[in-house]
Amino acid sequence: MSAPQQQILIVDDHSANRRVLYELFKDNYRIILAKNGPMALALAQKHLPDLILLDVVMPEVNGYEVMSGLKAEPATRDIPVIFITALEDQSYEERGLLLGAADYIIKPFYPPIVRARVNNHMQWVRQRHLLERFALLDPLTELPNRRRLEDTLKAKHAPGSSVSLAVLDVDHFKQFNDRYGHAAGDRALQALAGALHEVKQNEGELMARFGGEEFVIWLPQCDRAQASRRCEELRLAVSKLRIPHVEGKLKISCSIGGVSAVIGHSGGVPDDLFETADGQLYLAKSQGRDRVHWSELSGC
Ligand SMILES: Nc1nc2c(ncn2[C@@H]2O[C@H](COP(=O)(O)OP(=O)(O)OP(=O)(O)O)[C@@H](O)[C@H]2O)c(=O)[nH]1
Repeated sequence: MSAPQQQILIVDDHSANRRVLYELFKDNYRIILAKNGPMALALAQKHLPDLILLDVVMPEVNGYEVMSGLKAEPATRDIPVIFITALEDQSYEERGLLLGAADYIIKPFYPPIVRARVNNHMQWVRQRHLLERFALLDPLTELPNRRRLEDTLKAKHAPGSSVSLAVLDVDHFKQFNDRYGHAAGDRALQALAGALHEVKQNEGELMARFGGEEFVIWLPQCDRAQASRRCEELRLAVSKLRIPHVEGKLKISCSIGGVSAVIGHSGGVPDDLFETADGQLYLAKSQGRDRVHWSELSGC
């Protein structure tokens, strides 16, 4: 699968300047054009470009103000910005760099140098995105990892909306490992992750490997009935893999403990969500495994 095309947002109040930069980069990048500061901020939020080429002198909202606006928003804070301006005094350049600009190019510029500088920045951006992706992925199963889950749970939700969280744990996995070896255990975990992944996900849902043979499913906008039904589907998907287990236990199965809650005024996820789901997992295990057990938190 090829990587998605990188995007550059070009911001300049003069159409002739926008056109020159557009012509310079249109063959290698997807280009978004903005003719003033407010438009630049809106388009940056909407498209999250990989790089912004930003003019400084613009009516109403100037480039430095756009830069401050970008830095104030978590989603756009880390997008590299290159100022391209006719302001050649070093104090302007210093100001731009102190604001956090990745580079400062003075007009009139020599196009091949601008192209080379932009290409270098885009290369760094590509590498950074790659590292970020791997930092949030579990290497064995290629599912999102615990850190990614924790980042997701920090997000705010609409007060009054239903959310659910479930902990899924493979049954008697120690025996499986002891019988077939750790490498076979790894392959079983990969197959299980693949099966979970294939069950159609709803928007915003996240399935993460929490650690060891434990997975966590985050189900925003999902009440108890919807979430427990969904987890029943996941349990069945694991069962249908029909991975032989040790004698007496026909195939690999999993137990799931879940909890649903209604988001309170703060918009935050209740602190005891995990603990409650874990308690339900314990019940699912103690009542025979290969089942889903659910609870509801009230008054959060
Ligand atoms: N192959 C493999 N095994 C793992 C991995 N992570 C954890 N395990 C094993 O998973 C097993 C978990 O064992 P326990 O916590 O005793 O649980 P269990 O045997 O599944 O029993 P119940 O949870 O009570 O059904 C241990 O043997 C771990 O070594 C992994 O990445 N690969």
